[in-house]
Amino acid sequence: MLKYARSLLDTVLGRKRTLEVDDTTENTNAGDENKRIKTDGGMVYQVTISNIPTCSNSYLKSHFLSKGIPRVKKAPEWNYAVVNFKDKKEAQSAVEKINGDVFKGNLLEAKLVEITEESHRTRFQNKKGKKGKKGKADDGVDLSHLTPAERLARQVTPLYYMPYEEQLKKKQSVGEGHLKSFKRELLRIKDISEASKKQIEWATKPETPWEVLDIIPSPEVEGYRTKCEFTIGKNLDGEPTVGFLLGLFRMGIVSVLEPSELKNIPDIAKKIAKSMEDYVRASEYPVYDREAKEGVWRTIMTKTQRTGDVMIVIQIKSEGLGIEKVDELKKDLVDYWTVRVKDQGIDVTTLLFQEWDGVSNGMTDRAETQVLYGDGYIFEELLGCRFRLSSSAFFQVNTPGTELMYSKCAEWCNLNNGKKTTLLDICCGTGTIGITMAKSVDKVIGVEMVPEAIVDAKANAARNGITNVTYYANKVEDRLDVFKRVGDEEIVAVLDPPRNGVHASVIRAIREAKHIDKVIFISCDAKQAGPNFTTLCRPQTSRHKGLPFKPVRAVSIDLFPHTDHCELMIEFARIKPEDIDGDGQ
Ligand SMILES: C[S@@+](CC[C@H](N)C(=O)[O-])C[C@H]1O[C@@H](n2cnc3c(N)ncnc32)[C@H](O)[C@@H]1O
Repeated sequence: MLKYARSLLDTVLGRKRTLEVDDTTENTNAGDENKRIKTDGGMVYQVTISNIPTCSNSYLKSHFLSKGIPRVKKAPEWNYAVVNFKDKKEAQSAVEKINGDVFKGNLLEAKLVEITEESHRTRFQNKKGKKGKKGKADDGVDLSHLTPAERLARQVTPLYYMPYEEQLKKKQSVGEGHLKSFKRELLRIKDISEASKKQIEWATKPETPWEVLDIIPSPEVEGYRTKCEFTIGKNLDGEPTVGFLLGLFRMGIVSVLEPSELKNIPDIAKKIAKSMEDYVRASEYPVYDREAKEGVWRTIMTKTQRTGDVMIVIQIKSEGLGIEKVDELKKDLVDYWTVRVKDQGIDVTTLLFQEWDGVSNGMTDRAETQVLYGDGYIFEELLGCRFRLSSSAFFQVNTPGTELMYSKCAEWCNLNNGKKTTLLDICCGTGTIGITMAKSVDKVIGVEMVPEAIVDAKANAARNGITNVTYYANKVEDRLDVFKRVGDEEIVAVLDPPRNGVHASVIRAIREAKHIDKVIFISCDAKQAGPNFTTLCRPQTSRHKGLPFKPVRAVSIDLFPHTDHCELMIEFARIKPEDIDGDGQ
């Protein structure tokens, strides 16, 4: 396992030993490369061609064939191609032909890697065994030929190699796929009476009953992420490094690579990570070792908003240091971040500190966050409103993209219709959705389980002159009374829950609230939230009271360019008794 981890890191870090070679060393004497090659028999000479532009495979193949290079392989998602040779001279000659060749305006580059035949075979067999597809890695992509920076990028931003237009097409079709599979799920529900079946008749029709709008692209495609959590660890050379963990911790990979090449990380956050790295390298304290569970420096989180505000939260393991040393260290951190890094263009608004001796990695809500400098919060502007953000409160990481999402949500809520309306902002975080729409409704009710976020939400409402809001710092499943109507107002529910949605009791309460006819569900993982959609739309039973809803329109909003993630917003409307011939109730 350790050897595998080492080999993966070697590949990531561009060392000479390749993953393929190392795969075969699992049970051999590491370092005895000659012996291994003899044992393995023949060699494969693999040429990797990088800088390949987007084009059809047949066009690509015929280009290389015309140069006398057959068998060029390229998966659609790769921005490189590979070709294997049995003969080293042939491979070298291919490298010469390719280097400097211009293909569709791109200057090609070729590299030769020597692999033992057995390791090559084993690698392909392993992958076949795992996924059933010859030559494909876990996610269908062969990673072994990527440069270190590409490898980390592949892990953190798996779509980085695709032109943005293609990423959008992919996400559009993923969103549509989620809706279709949700429809199939509904039809799989068993033991539905004939009368109840009419309530999901729309799902039995081949055509989709909902309108799918074109995906809303992110206005900023690079450096959009306002919140970053960097791991402090060591790279393979044992140097303290601030960045992202390579590969999987559970596979024994505990080394860290700098985020310098990642497209989604803003320059200011990269600068902060680098400054932290300089600080840690000069520090008398060691970085935290995730395996041994010892050391001091653990994590640094940054929030860098478009207002220019910068929050830094530094997490250490303080066990055994003693109060005096920790106090000294805190003072030095304040001096470093507020005085010594100023000339690097880092202007810290607030600095926070967390002491965490537990085993879980990353910032935690199980330890106090101390304010070392500033007020402990920062500000962001969104649709003309100003929001205060504390360290633990959720705030969307792509501000301009979020503005587009909320504007579309407000449009779908259709609040300026002259009716008396209450807007339910369920899972409201710092109150952004409700506050940006508050002027169009009589009342906003926000429910959020993180108390600090509710403190922010109340302060945010006051700061923006909003007085028609009521906030509850509760789990929404413990506050089902918010779905009850007090007068004759119309109630629109906007749900923006975490990945796996809300507790089913929340959805059942919405169904039971007969006066709620419209639900806008914003999901950052529509697959995981699928059971919520099914509970909302399935036919009535004694447990699922009230007429069901059906999806009427949907749109994907790309808040996370270069990653697999995307928001999907769905409007659900209550089906009407006349839609089911007046029965089924
Ligand atoms: C995706 S965020 C959305 C926050 C907010 N609507 C926004 O856009 O900034 C989901 C929020 O749901 C909150 N949350 C998670 N589970 C909850 C629950 N059971 N009840 C209430 N809030 C919850 C989280 O703390 C988080 O603030």
